[in-house]
Amino acid sequence: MIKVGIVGGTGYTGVELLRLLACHPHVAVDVITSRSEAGTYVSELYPNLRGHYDDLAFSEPDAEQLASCDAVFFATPHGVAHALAGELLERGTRVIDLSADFRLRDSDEWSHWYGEPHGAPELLDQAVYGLPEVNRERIRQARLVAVPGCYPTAVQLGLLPLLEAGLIDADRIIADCKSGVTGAGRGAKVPSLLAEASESMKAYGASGHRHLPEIRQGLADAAGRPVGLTFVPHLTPMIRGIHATLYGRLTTEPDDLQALFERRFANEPFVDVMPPGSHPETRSVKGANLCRLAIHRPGDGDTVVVLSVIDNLVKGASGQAVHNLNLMLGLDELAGLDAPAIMP
Ligand SMILES: NC(=O)C1=CN([C@@H]2O[C@H](COP(=O)(O)OP(=O)(O)OC[C@H]3O[C@@H](n4cnc5c(N)ncnc54)[C@H](OP(=O)(O)O)[C@@H]3O)[C@@H](O)[C@H]2O)C=CC1
Ligand SMILES: CC(=O)N[C@@H](CCC(=O)OP(=O)(O)O)C(=O)O
Repeated sequence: MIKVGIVGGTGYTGVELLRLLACHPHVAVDVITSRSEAGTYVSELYPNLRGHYDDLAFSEPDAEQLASCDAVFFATPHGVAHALAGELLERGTRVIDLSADFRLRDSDEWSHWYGEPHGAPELLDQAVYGLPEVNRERIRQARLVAVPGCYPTAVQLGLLPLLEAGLIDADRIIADCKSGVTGAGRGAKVPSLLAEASESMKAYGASGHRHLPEIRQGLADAAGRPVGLTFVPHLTPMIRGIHATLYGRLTTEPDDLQALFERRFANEPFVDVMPPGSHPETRSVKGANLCRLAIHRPGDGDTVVVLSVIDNLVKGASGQAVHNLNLMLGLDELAGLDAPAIMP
């Protein structure tokens, strides 16, 4: 069995890693950290995992113990992987970071958006952006993977075929996105309270959100030039899910947009291009490592509208992280990830 560690095991992405890895045929979780719950058994905190990890308890993060694992996931706020990844990599442990620490190639841009100096710029050269639909071969060789953010996953998958084919105006792209409250993590925060977040909806970060530079970086790679992007996230009263409505202006008459998307993702196990006219629902991907896409061209005009849905905790975080692990270790890509969504 492959031994893995999880730093930040009490958070929402940490427990989602535990849920997915419980059904992984080749992986055993050996170390799981939490500073606030050190000594607590996993099954005491998360009863859904009773019967799976009965002997596993949270422990304080300890580099020595983590370095004994084949791979370590960081399911922590930004800055934590900066501090620990270098030592683990030096000692031969692969690192899969779910935080934003290694997603931006430019350390100055990272400092600008995260408001502090980049903690490990010397590792950026070896970090691979873990979007398998773009970087599959590089991920197979990687020792350090930066798992994309939730909004960036939904937005990039919906726009890649159009930008790669040069079909839309790359200067005027709009991504109107909605997230469930688990996107904000498990820590207590007033905007996530039931009375604040339910029966209401609001935009936030409209003038600039941390995912903007990450999405721009990926879309620019696809377009082969810088892009102009308006990205507005919204908090919606659901627990899980991202719904991205993406708008592009066609600059040339395309042959068949539906066929373009179907071809682009034909060999991708975790992207589902739905039949023409579909409106994917976030609940249709709940719990599944899947992005469902639908392509529309209202009134046969010059605007293409792509609808993209993911579960922020699965394809937007922990599922994608496990997919990266499978690629890095040469395992079946679907291992641990073939469960369908939960409905209703
Ligand atoms: N929630 C989501 O939908 C998504 C989240 N992400 C990213 O994944 C990461 C984890 O997110 P999420 O699970 O929501 O976060 P949570 O706030 O729910 O959990 C954070 C975890 O990190 C631990 N932690 C916090 N500070 C430190 C520290 N300094 N050193 C070690 N451990 C620490 C916490 O445990 P303790 O304090 O007890 O040690 C806790 O287990 C974040 O970077 C987030 O941005 C990415 C995509 C989607
Ligand atoms: C609803 C909500 O608050 N969502 C979070 C998503 C951020 C996230 O989880 O992503 P990172 O990994 O890039 O930090 C936000 O908008 O900040």
